[in-house]
Amino acid sequence: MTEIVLDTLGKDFGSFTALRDMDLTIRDGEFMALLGPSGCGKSTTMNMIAGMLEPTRGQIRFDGKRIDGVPMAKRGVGFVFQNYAIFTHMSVRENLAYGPKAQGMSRAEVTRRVSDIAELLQLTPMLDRRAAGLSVNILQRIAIGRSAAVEPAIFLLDEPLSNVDAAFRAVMRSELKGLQRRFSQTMVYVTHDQLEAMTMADRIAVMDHGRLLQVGTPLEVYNNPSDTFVARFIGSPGMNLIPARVDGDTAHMDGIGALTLTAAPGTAQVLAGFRPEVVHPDDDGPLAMGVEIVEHIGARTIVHLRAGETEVKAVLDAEHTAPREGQAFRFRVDAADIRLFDPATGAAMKRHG
Ligand SMILES: Nc1ncnc2c1ncn2[C@@H]1O[C@H](COP(=O)(O)OP(=O)(O)OP(=O)(O)O)[C@@H](O)[C@H]1O
Repeated sequence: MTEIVLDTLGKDFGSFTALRDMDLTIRDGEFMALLGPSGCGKSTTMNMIAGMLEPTRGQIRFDGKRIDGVPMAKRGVGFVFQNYAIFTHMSVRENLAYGPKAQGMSRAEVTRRVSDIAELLQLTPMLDRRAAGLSVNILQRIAIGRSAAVEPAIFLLDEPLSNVDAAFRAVMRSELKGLQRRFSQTMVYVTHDQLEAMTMADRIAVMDHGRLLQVGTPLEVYNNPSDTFVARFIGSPGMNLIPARVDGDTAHMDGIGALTLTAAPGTAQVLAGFRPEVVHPDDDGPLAMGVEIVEHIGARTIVHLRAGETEVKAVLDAEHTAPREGQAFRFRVDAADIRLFDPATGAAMKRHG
């Protein structure tokens, strides 16, 4: 187990800054997801931790020791990429045994590790199959197993599930979590998929445009996003953000109605944020919008509401009768579920009271 510290870490490519002043501590045995849209600097960060890229500024420390400058092979990290890197001319068993053998482990130890990993990743029935000809899903499972077999102190995974199909992705999410519990490794997982980050990570580092915006548990970033980017990026659909005028403890939203707040931030123009899941249908509710589209997704219904230019999404569960398109929809949002953001900077506004 290893603690990773990124200390004002930065990376430039020529005059382009891909990562600026990133401060992040990844604790011993923690599952940290680096989450953000394409190009935000996740892979750049990961490649510097792995040793494939050297930082332009700042330091990387493993358990207090500076590691930037240390060759990749000496860092004790396992790395799995989006595109599986496995030897297709070898059997599954040979692929899994490759790392432990290369590290000079005894035959008995190699055998133990291979059967352990194969069991964990459900590869036991195909240990003697040649890798060539196996499905993409299985190949990625082998790639993960191959890196895990050496039991690295740090396990880095860069979008390992982006090329596998949706059903398999769901299975792998729980298997990866199981793998980490089993070995208690420090795990850093790069993804642009908020669902992967939310379901697997102990904490999530949300990034955009080379900046770290927020670090927190999945519930923290979901409940208290630091800004409007995180608010929209986390959740499916993301948080509703509605222009509102606050006066006392009331936020007025043009053409929709008024929200009552838990405390009075004075008079201000704000973005009132609330999750689609906290929209409660209520015939006597203070808010009203027109129903534009109703999407039934299994037990959930996503209702797209509109009033003029303003759109709101509501997620209703099975106990509610879904409204019909073209109808008016009355609802309420409880004061505790409302977040306020500064419309100029996008930053979350401090809660008063
Ligand atoms: N070797 C390089 N030379 C120049 N620019 C680079 C290089 N590597 C990355 N970049 C740029 O740095 C930015 C961050 O890239 P990075 O790969 O870290 O993003 P990412 O968040 O991992 O996105 P993706 O999921 O698309 O890889 C991008 O704008 C990318 O074009």
